Amino acid sequence: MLKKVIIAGGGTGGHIYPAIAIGRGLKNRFPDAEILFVGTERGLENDLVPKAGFTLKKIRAKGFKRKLTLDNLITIKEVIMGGIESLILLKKEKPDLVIGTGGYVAGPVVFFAALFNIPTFIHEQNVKPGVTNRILSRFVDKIAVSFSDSIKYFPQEKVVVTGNPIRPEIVSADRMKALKELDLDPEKPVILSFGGSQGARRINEAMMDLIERIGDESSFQLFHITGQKNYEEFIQKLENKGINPRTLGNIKIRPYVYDMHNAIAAADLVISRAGAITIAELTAAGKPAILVPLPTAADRHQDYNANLMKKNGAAVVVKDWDLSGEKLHSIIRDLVFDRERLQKMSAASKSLGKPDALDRILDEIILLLN
Ligand SMILES: CC(=O)N[C@H]1[C@@H](OP(=O)(O)OP(=O)(O)OC[C@H]2O[C@@H](n3ccc(=O)[nH]c3=O)[C@H](O)[C@@H]2O)O[C@H](CO)[C@@H](O)[C@@H]1O
Repeated sequence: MLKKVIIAGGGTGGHIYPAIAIGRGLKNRFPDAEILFVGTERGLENDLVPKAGFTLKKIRAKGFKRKLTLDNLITIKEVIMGGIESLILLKKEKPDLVIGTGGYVAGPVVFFAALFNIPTFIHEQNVKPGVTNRILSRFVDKIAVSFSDSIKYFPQEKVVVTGNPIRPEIVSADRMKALKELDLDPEKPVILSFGGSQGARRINEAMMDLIERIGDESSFQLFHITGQKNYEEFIQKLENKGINPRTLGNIKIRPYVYDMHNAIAAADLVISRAGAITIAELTAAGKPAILVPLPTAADRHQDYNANLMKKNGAAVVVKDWDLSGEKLHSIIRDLVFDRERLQKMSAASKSLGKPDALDRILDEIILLLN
């Protein structure tokens, strides 16, 4: 019955991973359906969508600066071009469902689909909705949100609370298998650190400082992801400090990890930003965390995510300005060998998880189509 679906969303992993999860879920339920993704030339979708086995169509899209700048004139042109490209795409592909997961690129595709009376569905990952979804909410048929606190931002009659969809492997991954695949020692605690889908300069600096402090002698293992763009610089800086990253036994450094389910499954403790999908994954897997919310995230929504974890006993929160290798070292020392406390934090984390979010979203989509 479902022949063709367009899923538009992009920019950062926070919009793309949910799109891929929904795409895979739809493919499982409707094996004959064709699923097309729409993104831009620049976003992380160019890497992630083809890797997930889906076709990516590209259109132009750009966001307006909040201030009056010359750049906004270029944006007007891009928005018009993106609109035309969306129209052409919808006319050509004739989808019977269009889904938006946020990011500027979702704007024109979902808007014109709604105008053409194609069933439309959007998903919001954060408590405070992004600008694209806020505008689209007036035109679409159904809105899935991840937190009940988001309902108030949208037309009530269209909203359902589903949670953030995550890759099913995040829940099903096996710890021992993961340790083996990542070449980690099962006898020593593992600390996974990363800064969201693009890496975080502040977390990298603190990890560099931590590595300098503890050297390779540590009684725990570090698995640090720098972000693709920061990797070379990170390695270079380590070398400048006389540390050879290739000979480190307890410390592994990676630019990006595609099998994040293994990295999360292997971890006893996670250090990260507090992006919505990261939180959804950590809670689905029941992982304790040290969270450093990104202070510049729109409406400070990462503070909200991090505080929710802290309030429930699942995480320790460190302010971005207060982050240092020394600070991390002292929290890690307190936590990582305190099995009882870690277990309590894990249970708290797990209790916040919504591992069935994807199924709920798929059920809502089917209801909409019927
Ligand atoms: C800077 C910025 O705009 N951040 C926003 C962005 O975060 P960002 O794009 O970082 O997204 P999230 O933290 O929500 O999710 C990161 C995703 O990347 C994955 N991952 C990360 C590193 C890696 O090596 N491999 C890998 O697969 C994680 O497993 C996770 O699935 O979107 C989120 C959801 O809209 C928002 O809450 C964040 O505030």
